[in-house]
Amino acid sequence: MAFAAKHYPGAFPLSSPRLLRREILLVLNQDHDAFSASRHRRRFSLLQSSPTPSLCLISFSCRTHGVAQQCTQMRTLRELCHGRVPESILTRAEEVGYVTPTDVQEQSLPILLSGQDCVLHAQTGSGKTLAYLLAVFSAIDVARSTVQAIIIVPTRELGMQVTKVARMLSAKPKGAAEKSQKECSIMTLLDGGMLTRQKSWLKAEPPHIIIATVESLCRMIDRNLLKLQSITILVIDEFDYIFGSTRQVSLLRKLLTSYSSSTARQTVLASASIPQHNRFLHDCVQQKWTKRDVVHVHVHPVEPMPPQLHHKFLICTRKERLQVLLQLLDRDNPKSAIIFVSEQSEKSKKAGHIPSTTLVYEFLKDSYYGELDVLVLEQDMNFNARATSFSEARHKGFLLVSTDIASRGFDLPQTTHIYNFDLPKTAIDYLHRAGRTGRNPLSKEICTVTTFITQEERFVLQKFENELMFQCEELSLM
Ligand SMILES: Nc1ncnc2c1ncn2[C@@H]1O[C@H](COP(=O)(O)OP(=O)(O)OP(=O)(O)O)[C@@H](O)[C@H]1O
Repeated sequence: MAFAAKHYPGAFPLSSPRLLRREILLVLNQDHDAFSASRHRRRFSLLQSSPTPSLCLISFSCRTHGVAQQCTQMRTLRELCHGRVPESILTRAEEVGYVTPTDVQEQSLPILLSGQDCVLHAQTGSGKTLAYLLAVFSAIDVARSTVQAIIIVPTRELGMQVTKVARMLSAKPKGAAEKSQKECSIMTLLDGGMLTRQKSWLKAEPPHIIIATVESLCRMIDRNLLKLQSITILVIDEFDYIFGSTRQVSLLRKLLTSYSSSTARQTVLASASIPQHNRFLHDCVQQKWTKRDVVHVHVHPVEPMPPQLHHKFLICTRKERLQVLLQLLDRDNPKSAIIFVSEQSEKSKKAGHIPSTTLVYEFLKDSYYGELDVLVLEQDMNFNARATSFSEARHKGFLLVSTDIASRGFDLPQTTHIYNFDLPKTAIDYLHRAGRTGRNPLSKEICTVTTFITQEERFVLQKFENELMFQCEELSLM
């Protein structure tokens, strides 16, 4: 029997007599690795010194509900979702390797599957996508031929990725009877496409789930091809990014306001970063974007970055950067890497300058003789070129030169190194760029984030370190 206490950070000072009142029971076994966050083990050192270390039964009390240390058995994903998520989806999840829940899945699934509104707030690469997709599949009735779930994403690439995971889960499990059950149908409505095929599809036989960027979705709603009344669950992934985008925020607000009039609705918001989250949650309730009992699942609040990331910086002049990058690639020998550069300013575009992405990409094409494919991704590339870069990166080892367009939600688990060729604008941008590596939530493999700065930029990076609570080690190239 493996038992573990669910821990809520900071809520559990065992030594504090002030907390004594309500009886709770804590059951532990010797397998202390069951505690995924090692920093909480200290709190349980008391238990380790117990005379019967293999199984300690401790009874004590707590005063507030805020210190609710629930004692629950460590459960598998199947057990967490049993009876709520269709059996075929759970079998598929196991087939693709999703057996043990990650922290965010363990904490959020009971809430999501009970139909409550939820704000999922957890580190990059922690498995938020699977958590909300399981909630979506639990809310769908495949027998009804109507759109029942919408997942909003900020970029086309993230839309393609979420669609891939959703389709992987909704595919027939191995050995299932050919005509066992009607399949869940999924449509993507992503910016840049013609959307002609989707229009006819929506009219002829509406899909069960739509994965969309805000603009494309609103276009369909404006043309009366889609109605929000039948929607039972709305998910907004990377919602803080959409709220921060001047192009998308007004459309999103309008959409949330009209969705709030639906009676049977569930709203799920997901991100690794929510600036001023208390204020944001208050606004959500005030504006009726979520119901009053919305739950904020905040995993690892004191450690916003995944612990398996090593952060380094290197001071060099702008002119030296390309050569330094080449030397680093040679030394680090990454399995795959993303090189983030700044987006070209409007002023620079008007002046006809070559964008940094092109400069770095062409330099690497000419000078890098390693085994990885050199790819490029930026906002201004056309639909097909972007799709090609994205799918090529999925299948081989790559060096992807990109602007921040690749910094949100991209899940390329083979990425072992991130290079910030240009310093990100904000700490949040740093967090999301860094989060493109170290994306196996159940692994402790170390991945590296290296930032190139000038001497004058050192204080900016230091500010990010303070804000995100990580330490950056200085590198020197001999
Ligand atoms: N239960 C699980 N077991 C094994 N792997 C998992 C599990 N859940 C998710 N993963 C894997 O973890 C990786 C990261 O998951 P996901 O993309 O959902 O992260 P995220 O929290 O949405 O990150 P971000 O905030 O960067 O978008 C993916 O490669 C996914 O396949």
